[in-house]
Amino acid sequence: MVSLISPPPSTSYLFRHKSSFYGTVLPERCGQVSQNLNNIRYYAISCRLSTRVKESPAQKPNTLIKEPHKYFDQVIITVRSGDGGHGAVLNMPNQRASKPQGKHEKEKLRRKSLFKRDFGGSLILPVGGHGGDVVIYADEGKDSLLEFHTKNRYNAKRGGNVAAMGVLTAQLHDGLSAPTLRIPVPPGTVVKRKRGTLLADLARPGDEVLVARGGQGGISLVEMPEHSRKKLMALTTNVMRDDSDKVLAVGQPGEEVSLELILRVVADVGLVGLPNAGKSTLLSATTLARPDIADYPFTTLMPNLGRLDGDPSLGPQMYSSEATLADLPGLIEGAHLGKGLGRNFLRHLRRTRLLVHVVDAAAENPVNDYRTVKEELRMYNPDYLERPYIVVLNKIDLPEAKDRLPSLTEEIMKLGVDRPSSEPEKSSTGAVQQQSSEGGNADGSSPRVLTKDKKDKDIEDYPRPLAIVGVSVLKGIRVDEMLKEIRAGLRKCRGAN
Ligand SMILES: Nc1nc2c(ncn2[C@@H]2O[C@H](COP(=O)(O)OP(=O)(O)OP(=O)(O)O)[C@@H](O)[C@H]2O)c(=O)[nH]1
Repeated sequence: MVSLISPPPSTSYLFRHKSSFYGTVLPERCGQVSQNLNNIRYYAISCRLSTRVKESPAQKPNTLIKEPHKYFDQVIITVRSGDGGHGAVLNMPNQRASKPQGKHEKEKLRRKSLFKRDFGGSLILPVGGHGGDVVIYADEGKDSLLEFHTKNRYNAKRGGNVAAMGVLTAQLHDGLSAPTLRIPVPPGTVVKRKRGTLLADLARPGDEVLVARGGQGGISLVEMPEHSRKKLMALTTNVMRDDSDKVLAVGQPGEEVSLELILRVVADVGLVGLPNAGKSTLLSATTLARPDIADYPFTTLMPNLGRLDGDPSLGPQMYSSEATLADLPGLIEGAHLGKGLGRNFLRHLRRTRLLVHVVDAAAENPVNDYRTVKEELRMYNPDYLERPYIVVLNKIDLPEAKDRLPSLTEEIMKLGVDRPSSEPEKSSTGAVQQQSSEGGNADGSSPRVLTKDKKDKDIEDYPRPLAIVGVSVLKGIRVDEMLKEIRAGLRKCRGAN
């Protein structure tokens, strides 16, 4: 006989063996005889636990602090709604067959007639409280899912029991319903069943979804001696007929579900570019956001969001042009192979309508940098290259950038085709814009059509930018012009929707 005799240490189990050892567990392979006391042999058997279970960073709190970008946008949590409270099995108060004598008896009878009854005259008996539901809702105050890695289990409270001492009285109350457990998540969080169906996309603040329903409270039953049961059953249905009915008085259990939360940042405009291009500087120059800025790559580890004010030229309509900008971590060549920060954060571009490519115009080869980013975007999701975008050639305060601005603009314009529908004609800001009326590409070649299969498309086969603007976000040079182009791009996207 083999039996488990001690709580398993981390990965080894201790088995007791009295007479014979079953051949399936071989000591030389799985463990060793560790003790031999009173003819009882103990075997320590090392077992490899399933390696599929991903180590939770909660066990290594430092990981969360050091590498928040790996965890801020995805998490698995378990929620449990509350059990229903129990009902009660009640006895009728003592009754006398004879006529009531005296004041005390009459009072008792009056009380009895005060039992709550429904319209049909049936007794209304108290029920156990409803268990707490679990609701997940989008809260503007939240911006990441990091906290769920340290606490990933949420239990709602159970409903209250019927507080009865076993005798039916007029004062009985239902058990208290447990409050709904409301879990706040950042707007943009997608809630899924673990490896399963999509439950909700909480895109806007205030959106919510009920993920686990609390258990229903048990009902109460009146216990009666068999001879008087028939009489009472004419009055009420809640009469206990046999012991198996007692199960009805027990509250229903709550449900437990494992959920996957995935954050997809909600922003109108996504800033993309190589590390150090000046994306965070652009965000802080145009919004109230204050992201970390430094002259070393990968200062930005998680998307930063900023709110772009409305366009004052629209008058009272200005607020309709407010938009959210998302500054994403820098992409590098090979990001799709996991280099740099990888490219998982590109999922945060999914909800954006307009992309802004920020290129360091003072870099060694800005056009190549621009191509690199486009290539990584294409590898992640070719649809991103179909999305309207503008190119910002940054750092024109530096002479090397300023001098080559016209040539860079021309080269970038060559890397793309016309959008099929008619697009902007002439920039009021002087920025170079896509000419829909052109008979071909900027180099004079015939326009490529956008009908090529996505797989075969080169970078050059995707649409050109809506505009290219040379700026210095650090020194505030031509920032207003850039903003005008961003707003014009957004207007176009809105019009297209
Ligand atoms: N001269 C000059 N320097 C700039 C300009 N814009 C940004 N910089 C500098 O470039 C460096 C990088 O700027 P960031 O805004 O952190 O660049 P980023 O693209 O967000 O970088 P990551 O966080 O690595 O993705 C900082 O030292 C900035 O001061 C500019 O217009 N002119």
